[in-house]
Amino acid sequence: MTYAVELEDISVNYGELEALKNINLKVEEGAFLGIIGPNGGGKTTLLKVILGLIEPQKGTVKVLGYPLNETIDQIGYVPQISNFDRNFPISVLDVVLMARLGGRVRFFHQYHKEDVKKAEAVLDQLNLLHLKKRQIGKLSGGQLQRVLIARGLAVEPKILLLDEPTASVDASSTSQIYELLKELNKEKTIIVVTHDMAAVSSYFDSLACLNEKLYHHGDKHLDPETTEQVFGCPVDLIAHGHPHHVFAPHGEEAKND
Ligand SMILES: Nc1ncnc2c1ncn2[C@@H]1O[C@H](COP(=O)(O)OP(=O)(O)OP(=O)(O)O)[C@@H](O)[C@H]1O
Repeated sequence: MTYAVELEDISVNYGELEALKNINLKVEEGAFLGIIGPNGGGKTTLLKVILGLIEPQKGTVKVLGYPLNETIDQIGYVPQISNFDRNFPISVLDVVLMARLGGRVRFFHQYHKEDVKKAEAVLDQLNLLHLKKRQIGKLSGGQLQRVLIARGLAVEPKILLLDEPTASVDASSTSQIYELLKELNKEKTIIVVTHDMAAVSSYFDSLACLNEKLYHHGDKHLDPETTEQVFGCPVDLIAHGHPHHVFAPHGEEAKND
């Protein structure tokens, strides 16, 4: 069988810190996989390994059965939005078009008509074409997230990786985004880092639990023992979101709802 992504014995260190340890993971083509784990558990690092942005100290990565350097263009990436300058003067269309440069960012680059056509087609597919001239800082959180998904799709990938795509959007945008991913999953393998356990149980077909090591890969319904191993806290806590963001460390009173 050819796997969309095949990680064999991957370890990643940042100096003294061991971020990933002996990870073996085979993701079937067509999967809709959620990756969960506590903050700092190595989820983003894992995505970056799959993308070739981080070279692991140990192990091999195959994408669609080939070494990563031969198939990297088959992967679309939707990064986590954390801080960005909302005044940066760039339009929605330009954000999507930049993906077509394949990492060769050049200022004052003239895009081919083909690139513009493709970027507009993807925006249209996601009902965003009417926003193409809008400066990205003037989008709502949900619109911005969908523009980033359009950007990931502009390279026409077979595999789409998303890092917490619903972290900064409201409930209605969250379901809109997951409905969109479900639709895209008819043709693509989708791998999502998320803290959203409700979405995992409604939309995903499999789950991976990561906390430096891979504790689980398979059924999306986790048993309490595995949850406790991965998060160090019971399952009902993580069902509400980030365990150690939302809840106080164990033994203390919860500070937030
Ligand atoms: N470039 C880096 N240099 C040094 N340490 C790093 C670097 N990137 C990540 N780390 C550390 O590696 C560990 C794993 O980080 P990573 O971002 O992969 O976790 P994560 O599971 O995605 O976390 P979160 O849920 O908070 O986004 C963390 O302890 C983090 O501080």
